[in-house]
Amino acid sequence: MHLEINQLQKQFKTKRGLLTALQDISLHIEEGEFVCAVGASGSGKSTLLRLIAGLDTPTAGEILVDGVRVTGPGSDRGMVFQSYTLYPWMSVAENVEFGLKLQGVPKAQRKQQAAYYLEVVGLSTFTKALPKELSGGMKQRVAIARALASKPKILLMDEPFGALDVQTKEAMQQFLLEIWRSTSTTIFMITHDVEEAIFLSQRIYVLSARPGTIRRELQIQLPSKSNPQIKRHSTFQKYKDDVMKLLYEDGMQTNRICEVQSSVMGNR
Ligand SMILES: Nc1ncnc2c1ncn2[C@@H]1O[C@H](COP(=O)(O)OP(=O)(O)OP(=O)(O)O)[C@@H](O)[C@H]1O
Repeated sequence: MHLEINQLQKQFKTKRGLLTALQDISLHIEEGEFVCAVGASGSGKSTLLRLIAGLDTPTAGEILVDGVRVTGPGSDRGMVFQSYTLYPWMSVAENVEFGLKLQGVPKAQRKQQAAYYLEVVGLSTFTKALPKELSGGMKQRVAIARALASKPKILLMDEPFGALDVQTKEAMQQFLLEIWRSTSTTIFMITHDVEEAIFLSQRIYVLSARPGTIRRELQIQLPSKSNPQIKRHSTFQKYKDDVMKLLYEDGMQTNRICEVQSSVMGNR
């Protein structure tokens, strides 16, 4: 798997004119990598992920998965969203099987694959449960099992733990690292949580405020991620300071531009 994005731009038509959400985004993700993109609210993170998923089309540039241009959604890209997207009337197993059913996978194989991935995410005893019977973290584990069951080339995650409390979030981060290691899945996650990005990924793309551009690419090298205490390690803190500084400087710049714009408007 090789994901390549070249000079991507996305503009939206709004009542106030064209809004440039993403500008000149070029990045790559290699087989088996865990990469995160961090950015402030409105920097275009969700837009970027939706474009890769093929849920929206770029205004310029291209997205290639193994050299093939993305023109729409496909089972080679699995998605996990922040909000719980399970079908409430279907059991946990049926939810996991659903994508496979759409792909035309025969029933027996569907059941087998769903059972396997529900075991991977530690929910074997909940196969018959309905989503309403699950906690938020469990629901996200089902969503991850569902995405993995289709055996995507890359798993795209849009702030998957954003709605969880701190403790559940930490447990889910640990859990996701285990899944990533055991399944060798390639993961691209977007988040505004800098600690989460440093803890999970091998590389981070820092996005600038709107229009979102790649401000910096950082390689993350930490002694061990098995222990959540790593977040207190001086190297971890140094990465965090570097990313926060980039985001902060960017915020300052945006504020300054807004101040200049409003004073120009005021002088009219
Ligand atoms: N369908 C749309 N029509 C018009 N503008 C849009 C649309 N989708 C996103 N935008 C705008 O594009 C910009 C980027 O939005 P996006 O949701 O990608 O940012 P984000 O970084 O994911 O933000 P957050 O962290 O708050 O979720 C924002 O200014 C948003 O208002």
